[in-house]
Amino acid sequence: MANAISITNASKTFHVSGQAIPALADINLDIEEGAFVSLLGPSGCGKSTLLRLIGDLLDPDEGAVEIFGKSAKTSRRDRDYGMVFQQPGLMDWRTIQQNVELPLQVAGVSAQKRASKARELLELVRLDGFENHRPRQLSGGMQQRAAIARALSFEPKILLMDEPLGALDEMNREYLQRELLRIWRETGTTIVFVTHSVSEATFLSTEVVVMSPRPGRIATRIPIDLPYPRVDDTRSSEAFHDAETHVREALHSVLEPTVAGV
Ligand SMILES: Nc1ncnc2c1ncn2[C@@H]1O[C@H](COP(=O)(O)OP(=O)(O)OP(=O)(O)O)[C@@H](O)[C@H]1O
Repeated sequence: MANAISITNASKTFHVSGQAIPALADINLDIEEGAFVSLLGPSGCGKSTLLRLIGDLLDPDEGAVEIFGKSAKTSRRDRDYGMVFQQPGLMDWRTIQQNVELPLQVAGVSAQKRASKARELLELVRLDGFENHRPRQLSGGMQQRAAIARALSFEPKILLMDEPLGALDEMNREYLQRELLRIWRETGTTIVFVTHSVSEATFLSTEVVVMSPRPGRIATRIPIDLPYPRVDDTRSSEAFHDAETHVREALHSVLEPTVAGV
């Protein structure tokens, strides 16, 4: 498989009121096309910063980010990315369909084409029938599904997701995890997913990248060799439990003693 994402020796330091905050150091990471990679690590270890470097929302101070052999800037121009954040960020004065159509509208796609694409995407995320609802009339999980549909409007090669399920209750979260796996398999997109949850990272990912803090570095990479499709029964299997324990131990080894409570 070709590399979708290739990061070489990337570093990023923020400067706030004369103080340097080294957010990322020496990041080397290749992600294969079609992978589902989770970034996991303690708060402040640079997960979101790394996601933003990949998505060209930030420039690295040093090093390079390549997306399918192109610079991140070119990839952004080519609309290779879709992005989903913890808050769905829908506009309440637009219907769900109009929200999903927005990126296409801004890009000048004709009304007919964008309506047809939005309907196809709403079907993909199982929100058909809710086209004319306003965001506030939908549950948090449904709003997030609309945000995922919007992120897929240009059929992005790479979906960057920053704790997209973090604000949902447990039941909704597990449902959307399964839905996200289905959408990933149906679209073939490469996903980079930031989470704080060991169980979520293990359930979803082909690989979990565990990061350590101050400055953020890649501590270890753990392939998750559980077969897909992963279903609810997967969570109660011994193989899942073993994989989850492996990830949890890797995470604990990068936590500082005070945080880990040891
Ligand atoms: N725009 C910014 N300006 C200054 N410092 C920043 C900025 N963005 C991030 N940082 C700092 O960089 C470090 C990494 O932050 P980042 O948000 O990437 O971590 P994270 O692992 O995603 O954290 P969390 O899990 O809490 O969301 C932190 O020390 C943070 O305070």
